[in-house]
Amino acid sequence: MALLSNTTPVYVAFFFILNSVSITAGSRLSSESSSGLLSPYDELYYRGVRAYFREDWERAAEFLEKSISTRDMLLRTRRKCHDECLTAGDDKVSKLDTADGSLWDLGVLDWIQVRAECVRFCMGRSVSPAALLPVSSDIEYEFGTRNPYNYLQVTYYKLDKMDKAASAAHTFFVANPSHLEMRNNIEKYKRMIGVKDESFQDREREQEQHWEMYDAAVLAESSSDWAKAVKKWKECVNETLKQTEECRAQCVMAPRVLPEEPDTAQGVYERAADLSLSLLSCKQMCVTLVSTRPGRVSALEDFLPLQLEHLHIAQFKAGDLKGAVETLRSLLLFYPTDSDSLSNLELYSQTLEGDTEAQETGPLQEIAKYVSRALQEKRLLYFGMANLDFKFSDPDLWTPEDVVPEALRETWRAEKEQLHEKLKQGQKVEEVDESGFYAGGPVPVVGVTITMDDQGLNGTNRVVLDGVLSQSECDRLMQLAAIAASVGDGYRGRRSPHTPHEKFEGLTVLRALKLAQDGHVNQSDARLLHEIGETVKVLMDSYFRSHSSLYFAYTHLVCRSAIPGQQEGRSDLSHPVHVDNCILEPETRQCWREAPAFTHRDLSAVVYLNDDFEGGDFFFTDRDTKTVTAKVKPSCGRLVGFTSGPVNPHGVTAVTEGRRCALALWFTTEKLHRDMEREEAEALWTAVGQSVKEEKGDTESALKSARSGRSQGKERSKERDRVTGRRDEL
Ligand SMILES: O=C(O)CCC(=O)C(=O)O
Ligand SMILES: [Fe+2]
Repeated sequence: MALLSNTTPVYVAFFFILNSVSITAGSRLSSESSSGLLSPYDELYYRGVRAYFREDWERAAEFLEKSISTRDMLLRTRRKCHDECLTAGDDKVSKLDTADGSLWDLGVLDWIQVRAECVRFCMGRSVSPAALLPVSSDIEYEFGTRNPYNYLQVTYYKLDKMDKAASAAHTFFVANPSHLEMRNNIEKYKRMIGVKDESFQDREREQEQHWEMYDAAVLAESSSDWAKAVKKWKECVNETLKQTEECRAQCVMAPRVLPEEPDTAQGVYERAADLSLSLLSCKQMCVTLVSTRPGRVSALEDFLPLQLEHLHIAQFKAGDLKGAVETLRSLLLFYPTDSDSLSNLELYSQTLEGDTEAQETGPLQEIAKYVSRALQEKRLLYFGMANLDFKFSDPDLWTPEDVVPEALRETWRAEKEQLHEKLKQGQKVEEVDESGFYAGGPVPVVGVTITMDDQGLNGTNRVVLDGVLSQSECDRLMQLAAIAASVGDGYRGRRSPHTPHEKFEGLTVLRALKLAQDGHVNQSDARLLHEIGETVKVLMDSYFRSHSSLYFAYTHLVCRSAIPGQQEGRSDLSHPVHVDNCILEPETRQCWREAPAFTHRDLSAVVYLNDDFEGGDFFFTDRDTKTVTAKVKPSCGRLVGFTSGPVNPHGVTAVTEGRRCALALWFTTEKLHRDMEREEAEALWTAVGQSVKEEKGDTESALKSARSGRSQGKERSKERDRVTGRRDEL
C-alpha cells in the first residue's frame, strides 16, 4: 500500500524563510488582524497581487510588504513554539525506544498528539486560527522563488521609490540569476542618478549567510591562508547547523488537522507510519534545502561532513592538531567507521602523545546533538516502517545501516544508488555558471558573425564567431609567427609543454614589438597583433555581458607543429582537457581555484589563423573531462570564446601533420591582474610613435617615465582611443 506523505498535515517548510529582522512595533501592527493575532500571509499576498493588477500601487506595496513580514513572523513563532514543545511527548518516545514493537503505532500517535497540542496552544497565543492553516503549495512556491519581490520591484518603480525598487530587483535576481529582464532592470537602476550602491541589497540575505561563509572559506583555502580558513570553516559549520535547525523546527504537525480516529488496528498502524514519515521527510528536506543555493540547482551532497573535512585539513595545515582532533571526532559521528578519519586520529594521538581528549565545545557539541536527534528520528520511523511496503528517500548519505531494519535494507540501498545517480545527473544537466557573465550580447564589429551560441555548443557561456580576421591578416600573423619562431620562441625553453609529439612556439605582443624594433619583423605586423587584441576585447566585452570592466590578462600567438616521424600510434592530445582558471578534479567535478591555474582569468578567446594541418580540433567537454559536448574546427578568422571557469572544460586534439597557429587571449575583471607586459608594449609604442626621429636608445627612457610617472598616461590613452577608434570604423 502506498503512504502518501503529501496529503498529511505537516507544515512542510519547503522554502523556509527565517529573517532575524527585529520586529518593530510598526511592522507587528501591520501584520496583525483586528484581534491582534497574526493574519494569514497568503491572503495578504493575494490582496497585494490583486491591487497590483488594478495598478493601485500604494495598496500593492502595502499588502505585499505585509505578506512578507507576516510570513517571517509566522515562521519565527513556529520556531519559538517548536523549541517550547521540544520535550512534549518525550515520555511516549522513550517508551517507543524500548517497546518490543507491539505498541509502536499507538506510541507514535500519542507522541504526535501531545506535541501537536503543545504547539497549537503555543501558536494560538499569537496567530489567528485562519493563519494556522497550512498554505497551498503554490504560495510556498511563490515565496520560495521570491516572486513577491518581482511584484514589488515594479510596484516601487511605479511609486518612484527607486532605492526600494533596486533592492527588490536585487533580492529577486539572487534567486533567479538567469532572469534576463531583471538583470537589465538592475543595470538601469545602477545608471539612475540617486540610486545608492547600498540599495542593491538582498533582503533575504539572512538565510544565505552560510553560503557567504562557504565562499570566504574556499577563498582563504585557495590562497593557503590556513588560519583564516579555519576561522571561516568554523563559522560556516556553525551557520549551516543553525540554518538546518531553523528549517527543521518548521516541521511541526499542523495542529488543526490531527489524525482522525482509525478504526482498525492496521489503520492505526498506517496512520502512525504515515504521520511519522511526513514529519521525517520534512526534516530530511532541510538537508537538501540548506545545501542548495537560491537560483542554483546542484545541491552539495553530504554538506556538513564535507565542511568538516575541509575544516580538519585547514586545522592540520595551520598546526592546530587539537582542533583537528575535535573536528575528526565530529566527522566520525557521521561516519563512525571511516578508515581515513580513524587513521588520522590515530596519527594525531601519537603526535599529541595521547593528549587527544577533545574539549567537546563549539561545533562538536552541537553536531553531536544534531546527529543524535536525527538518528533517533530515523530509528523511530524505520522501526515502524519495517513491516510496510513503501518508498522513501533519505538524503543523508551517512545514515548507518544498523538504523535500518533488516527487511528494509535492500530498498534503502537501491534508494541511495538512485540518489547518487540523481545528484550526478542534476549536476550534468543544469550547469550554472557563477562567473557573472551572460552570453548573448551584440557583436558590434562589421563583418563578424555568430556561428554557434550556447545552444549550438551545448553549454553555457560559449560562442564561435567568424570573420574576426581577413585572409591577409591571417597570412601576416602566420608570417610573424614563423619569423619569431626562427629567432627563438616565447615558451621559455619549454618547447613541448603539453605533448612531446609537437613543437610549441609562442609570441607575445611585447616580444613582437621588440623584434620589430630590432628590424626582424615589420612594424605594421607587430602592430596588427596588438590591434587584433583590441577588437577581440570589444567583441568579448559586448557578447559576454557583465557588470564588471574587462582588462587584458594575457595574450600570445601560439603555433603547434607536428614533429614528423613522431606521430605513429599517438593517442594523446595536443592540449589535454583543462579549465583555464582552476584545476578540475573530474571525479568530484570540483574545480580548485589554485596555482598553477591562472585563477584571475575570467574570459578566454582563441582566434585561429589557418586550417592547413591535420587534427588540432578544439573541443568542449562536460565536467567529467570525457564527454565531448562540442567541437570547433579552426579556420582563419574564427574565434572561440568562453568563460574561463568550470563550466567550460576544453582541450585540443593532436596535431598530427603541419602547423596550427592561433592567437589566445585571456581577460580579467581584476584591474590588479591586468597584463603589465601589454602596457609596457603600449608605452613603448607611444614612445616610438612620438619620436620617429629620436635615437633608438631614447625609447628606453621614455618607457621608464611611462612606468613611473603620469606624464605618459594621457598619450597612452590617446593612442588607445585611436586604436579602438580605427577598429570601430571597420
Ligand atoms: O588553441 C586552442 O584551441 C586552445 C588553447 C587553450 O585551451 C589554452 O591555451 O588554454
Ligand atoms: Fe585553455
